Amino acid sequence: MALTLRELEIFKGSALLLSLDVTVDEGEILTVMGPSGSGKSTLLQAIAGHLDTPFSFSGSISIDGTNLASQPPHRRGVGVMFQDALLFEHMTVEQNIMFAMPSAKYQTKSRKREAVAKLLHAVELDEMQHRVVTTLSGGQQSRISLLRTLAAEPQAVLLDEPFSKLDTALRQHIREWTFTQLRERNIPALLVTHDSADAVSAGGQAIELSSC
Ligand SMILES: Nc1ncnc2c1ncn2[C@@H]1O[C@H](COP(=O)(O)OP(=O)(O)OP(=O)(O)O)[C@@H](O)[C@H]1O
Repeated sequence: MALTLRELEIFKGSALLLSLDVTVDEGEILTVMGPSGSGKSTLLQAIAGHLDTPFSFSGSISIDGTNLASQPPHRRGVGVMFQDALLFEHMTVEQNIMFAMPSAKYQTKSRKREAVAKLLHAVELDEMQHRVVTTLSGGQQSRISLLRTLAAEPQAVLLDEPFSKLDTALRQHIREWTFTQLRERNIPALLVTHDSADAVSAGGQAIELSSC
């Protein structure tokens, strides 16, 4: 799986906001930096299929050669993680992750439950399964949020400053953990951040957008 942005130009009205031509290989984490207003979030919205007026784009966005432009957001296979974990607070960890799993693949609740148990076991978070998410720490919520994103079996993942609310020590730990999960699954990812240490840790290409 590779995510390719070919001659991508994003416009705000008639003004060019940014242009990019890059391929993010499988397991690569490409870092996108740049000043406030340079279009980082807009770029992620274009890839996820949420670009709205006054924005438009030309060029192509594809995963393994399949152009995403004609696909609605839920068919693109693109997972997104934000600053906030955005878990469903009234649900347990298990319910949160089950919610994201493709029903066509698992078909029954018990199969989904087994898959959640395996997923949590693989990352040594078994004891979290039945916890209500509001009882989890910030770092634990971040990890469950990533697992929920991965449970949907995305072909690419977009990370919109997902570590920015964590304190420094925890941030490093969660960052390494997140990148490892993505690399192990060979998922191409885009990371928007203001922290150059994130770019170093991501270890992929880095792009600096300029203010317009
Ligand atoms: N709905 C909108 N309508 C009009 N202009 C918008 C809208 N959303 C964003 N913008 C503008 O588009 C430009 C790009 O915004 P964007 O949020 O992508 O920047 P960013 O690089 O992610 O900024 P930050 O680092 O502050 O999050 C900015 O000038 C912003 O003010």
